[in-house]
Amino acid sequence: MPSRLTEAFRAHPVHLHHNHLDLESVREVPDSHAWPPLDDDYPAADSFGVETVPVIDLMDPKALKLVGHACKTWGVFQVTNHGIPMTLLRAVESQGRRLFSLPPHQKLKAARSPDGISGYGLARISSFFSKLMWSEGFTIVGSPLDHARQLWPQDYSKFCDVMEEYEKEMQKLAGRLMWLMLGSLGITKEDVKWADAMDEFRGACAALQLNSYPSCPDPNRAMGLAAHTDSTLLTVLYQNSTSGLQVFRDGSWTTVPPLPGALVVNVGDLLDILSNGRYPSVLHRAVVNRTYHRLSIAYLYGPPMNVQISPLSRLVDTTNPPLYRTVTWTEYLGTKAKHFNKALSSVRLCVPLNGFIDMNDHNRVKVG
Ligand SMILES: C=C1C[C@]23C[C@@]1(O)CC[C@H]2[C@@]12CCC[C@@](C)(C(=O)O1)[C@H]2[C@@H]3C(=O)O
Ligand SMILES: O=C(O)CCC(=O)C(=O)O
Ligand SMILES: [Fe+2]
Repeated sequence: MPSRLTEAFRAHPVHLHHNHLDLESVREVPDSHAWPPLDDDYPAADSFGVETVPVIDLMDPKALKLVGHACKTWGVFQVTNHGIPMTLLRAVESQGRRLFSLPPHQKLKAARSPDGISGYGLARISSFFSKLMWSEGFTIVGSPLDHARQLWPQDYSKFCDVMEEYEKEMQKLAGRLMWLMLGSLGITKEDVKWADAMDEFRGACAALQLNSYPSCPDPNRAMGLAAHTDSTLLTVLYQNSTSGLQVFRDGSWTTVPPLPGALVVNVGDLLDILSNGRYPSVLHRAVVNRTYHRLSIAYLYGPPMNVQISPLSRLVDTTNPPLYRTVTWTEYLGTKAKHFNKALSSVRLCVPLNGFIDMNDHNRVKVG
């Protein structure tokens, strides 16, 4: 039901000036893009002896347990043996490069409208910051045909074929990952009433987000994509061989290193809600570098738009009261568009009784 996903932002238009500075050609970071130095920020945890983001082989008989542990302790993990052919990953990357290397005026022919969801433009979250990010994006919901035709009037079919094939493969993988994540909480298909309605998650809604991060003359003063959580159940991210993705954990930022052929899986806000806070969504950001152009492709996976998402009843009892109120994905995307990183706490009902530190208190983190 992709058409419904496109409704999500109607009530919350974002007026961004797509007045694109060609980031590829600038020699120094202009004031419009100059953020406070990153190294004044939280310390980076990337040093010897520090734990690294889990890598899970999906063919491992212990995968269910490993996924559960990763979701609880990190909110992010990488998967190998996931069944997505390397040729398809390379083809998506190459079509992404083809798109972002078009001249700015050509890309702007496919610009996302202020109340729309698909198309080319600055990160939607840019409106919450006084400085611009060192990136550009292209969002696909359903078929990319209309926008692809605007970009390449004579030669759009290869782009469409590759993106549609990738969406199909991602949908299968995301459904599989969803059951691993829920299964690791002891949840069965009978516990999720809407699973049937969406044909065991195959009827889910999703968006494909292509992100481009040009190399930057002063990476310490630029931000690729500011710290955020995804509004999804889960996100599957392909990053090319250039690192840049960082996750916030235990007071510092940890890099998720690119592994050839591996995919990164993030816990999103809706899974946080569904799991009643057992699997907290992960705060993450993308940083840039001086030498290489980085590309990432995120598959943002959520439930059908009209389904009511609330903490699963099997995970709620007197000692674990529901932490969140019921929301639909459309409603939650609207809340995110309005409150950004405070969206999750705005649907929160109470603080945990067990006294655990709230991993989702993103207000503790400087975001701009
Ligand atoms: C379904 C969606 C989730 C998303 C907004 C979108 O409409 C498509 C882009 C997604 C993205 C990617 C970058 C970070 C983010 C917060 C944003 O501004 O656009 C997410 C949105 C989200 O998860 O809320
Ligand atoms: O580029 C990345 O590594 C992060 C992208 C991301 O967080 C997103 O698209 O939601
Ligand atoms: Fe994200």
